[in-house]
Amino acid sequence: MTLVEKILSKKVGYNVYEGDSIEVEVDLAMTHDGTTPLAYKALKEMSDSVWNPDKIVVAFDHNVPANTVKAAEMQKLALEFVKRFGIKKFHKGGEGICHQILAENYVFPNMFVAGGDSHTCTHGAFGAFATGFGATDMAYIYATGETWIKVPKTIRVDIVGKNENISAKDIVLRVCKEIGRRGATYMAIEYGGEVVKNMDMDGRLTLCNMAIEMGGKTGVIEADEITYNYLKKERNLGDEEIAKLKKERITVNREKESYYKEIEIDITDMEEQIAVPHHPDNVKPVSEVEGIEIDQVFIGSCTNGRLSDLREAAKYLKGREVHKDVKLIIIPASKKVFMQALKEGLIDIFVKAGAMICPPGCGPCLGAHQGVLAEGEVCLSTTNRNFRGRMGHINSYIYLASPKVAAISAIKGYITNKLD
Ligand SMILES: CC(C)[C@H](C(=O)O)[C@@H](O)C(=O)O
Ligand code: SF4
Repeated sequence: MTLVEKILSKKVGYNVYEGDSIEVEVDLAMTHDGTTPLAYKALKEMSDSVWNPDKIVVAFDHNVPANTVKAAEMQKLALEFVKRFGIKKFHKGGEGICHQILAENYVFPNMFVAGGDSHTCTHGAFGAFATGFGATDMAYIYATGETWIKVPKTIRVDIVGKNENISAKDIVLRVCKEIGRRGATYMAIEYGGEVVKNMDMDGRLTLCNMAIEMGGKTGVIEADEITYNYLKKERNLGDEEIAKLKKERITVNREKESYYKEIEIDITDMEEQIAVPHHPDNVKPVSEVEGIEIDQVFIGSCTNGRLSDLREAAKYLKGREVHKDVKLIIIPASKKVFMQALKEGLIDIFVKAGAMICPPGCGPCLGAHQGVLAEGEVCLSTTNRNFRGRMGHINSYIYLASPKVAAISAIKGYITNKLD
């Protein structure tokens, strides 16, 4: 059985296999300032209550602080939902991107996580089953605590080799190229191999985050010592709680499982990767696009706004200046990341270098505010989507890359992975 088959079997209490339609109880449900109002409106049609206010997370991240009257009205309505049903896991604007908040506080291995956002797949990094739902489905979940799902097929991706220059973002872009934007439609992408085994949680979250860019239902990685150590450190879990999680641990037997497809990627001789306009699977080694002039660089988002990403960017920006023609926007993915970055002096490095720091949230990722692109402008971004017009004008251009390539390019004024 594949990892998702095992997780879902454990959830329902009997063995389930790809293609089975199952009803499941949701362990954790989430909507943000964009989707809470829609779910709330739909919920009102079906119920006067929510199934369990303690299992619901509402985070304001997409449009914070509100930049239009419409955004403000939506947040007002979402707040009404929060107050009416006594949602305590409420995170107001500035606390962070919903997915980062979930990762820092609420997701555990083996959970079934339902989010009103397509990048909910991120949380498969904990060995959970996590996927995005539309607002009406979220309303049904809020009303009943249940949903149904068809058990997805699995593509197994093993990452092997050794290469200090390569980050999780380069790897996932390379996987996008391999699988293609429709290649994993309604499937799970199960990551493993020696590189993933040694990867920290920040990197694993980046890998799983982009499963949806291949049409995937979710990305997933088995929970291991790295997962448990993260939970110990970030969530202050005690030995007893960790022991309990370990007892429930679900593992994959790589040799025995049968997958829909198996892919192995050796990173040893791989270059940094970059997705060129206008699709995330339109991926090339950086040398093939080197020299393209850029107007803006964005370092942040649920893909690459974590502490390790900011540390990586700071390595290159320290003591240097952002190119005079480039706007560099940096947004920590959460308040926790922001405060740690302040403590470590990273924010100091960024501001000195000439970057603009915006409050934790999605920022310019989806083109709503804080760095909208003009006609013809080129942006190099650490986000997950480079669809035409996503960050502004329909004739603007988005390239996706790692924090390292983003930072170096911001200094040079053109796309490159080389400082000198
Ligand atoms: C606005 C929201 C529903 C959307 C999503 O679901 O992914 C956004 O987060 C995005 O990244 O495009
Ligand atoms: S950071 Fe971007 S991709 Fe992530 S949830 Fe926000 S808008 Fe969506």
